[in-house]
Order: sequence, then C-alpha cells, then structure tokens
Amino acid sequence: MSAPNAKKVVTFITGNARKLEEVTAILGKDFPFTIEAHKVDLPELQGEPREIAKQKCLLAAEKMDFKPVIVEDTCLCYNALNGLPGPYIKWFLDKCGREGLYKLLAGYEDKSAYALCTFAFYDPEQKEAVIFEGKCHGRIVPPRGPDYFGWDPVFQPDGYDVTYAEMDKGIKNTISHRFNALLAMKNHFLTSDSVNNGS
Ligand SMILES: O=c1nc[nH]c2c1ncn2[C@H]1C[C@H](O)[C@@H](COP(=O)(O)OP(=O)(O)OP(=O)(O)O)O1
Ligand SMILES: [Mg+2]
Repeated sequence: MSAPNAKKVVTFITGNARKLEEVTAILGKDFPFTIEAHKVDLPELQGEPREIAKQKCLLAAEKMDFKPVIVEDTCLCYNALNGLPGPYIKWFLDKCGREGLYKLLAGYEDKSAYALCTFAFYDPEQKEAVIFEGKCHGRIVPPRGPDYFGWDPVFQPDGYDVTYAEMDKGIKNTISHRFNALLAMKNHFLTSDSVNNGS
C-alpha cells in the first residue's frame, strides 16, 4: 500500500524520446501523477486523430495490464491539403525528409498549417480513454534550425519569425501543440476527484 500522500503513478507509453523530454519539461512538478515512461513502439493507426489516440491508448493499456497509461499522437496538418499529412506525418517525414515536407506545398500559395497533439489517458476506473487536444497554428517554411526533433525545422508558429527548431526549447514548451494539450490534461486532473480518491 502506498503512503497516504504518495502520488499515483501513470505510465507514458511512447517510442519517441524527444516527446518524453518535452512532456517531462512541460508537466514539471505540479502534475498530480508521477509520470513513468515506458518505451513501446505502438502501431501507427489510421483515421481521425481522436479515434487514433483512443485506439492507441487502449492498445497501450492492454500491454500494461490496464493500469493508468497515457499516450499521445501528433499530427501536422496543412490547410491547403485539408489537414493532410495529419496523422501520417511520420511516414511523410521518413520518406520525403524535411525539405520534402516544404516542397509538398510547391503548388499551393497557402502555406498555413497547424500542429495537433492528442493525449489519451486510460482511466482504469471508467475503463475508457479520456482525450485532450492542443493545437498550435503556424506555417510551413523551408527547413531552418537544428535537426533535433522531427519536423521542427519546417514549422514556424504564428507570431514568431523562427521555426520550432530555432527557438529556445523553453519557448516552444510554452506555446506548442503539446503544451496546449497538456494544459487541458492538467486542468482536468486538477479539478477531478479521480486523483485523490481511492489508493
Ligand atoms: O513536437 C514535435 N516536433 C517535431 N516533430 C514531432 C513533434 N511531435 C512529434 N513529432 C514527429 C514524430 C513523428 O515522426 C511524428 C508523429 O508521429 P507519432 O506517432 O505521434 O510519434 P512517434 O511514432 O514518434 O512516437 P509514439 O511512439 O509516441 O507514437 O511527428
Ligand atoms: Mg507513433
């Protein structure tokens, strides 16, 4: 049995170390769960972002014997392409590279895009996945900045003249799609009983 004031543990299931770095930095200390990470490569599902996150979460929960888990799925959505590549951005990045992600829009004047982050929390009491979304609007530019994290060099958030890759990590983590989704998740837990009741 845990000590009365011990935080509950929730496992963040991801195969991506950069995501984990950002989640840990953004959540800081005032999150009511202790986050433990577990590296699992979950299947890349197809469909609408919320449904993908939900299914991904249920698969992760199954792997973890239905303990509390969190997963996250990230989309990069081009407005000129009605939201594509969206959840398929991982394959577009792998196959076309960062330069290719920009060139995809060569035939379009509209370079606007948004990054969408969808967290899903498996709640063992409700036996379902709860979804939290966050967005960041911006545009797709020729790659600039270090190749540290995914498509960061081609995404320039609105209101900035630097890409995610060029900006200080501390700034990205206060404006990003991931920050906004985690804010929604944090607010949910800070106002929910599920954290404090039970053991
Ligand atoms: O803030 C970000 N800045 C730049 N690139 C990013 C970001 N966040 C995710 N990404 C990349 C990783 C992957 O190429 C694709 C999302 O795919 P996604 O399935 O969500 O990630 P993943 O497979 O790497 O990890 P996971 O095991 O959590 O599914 O966009
Ligand atoms: Mg994935």
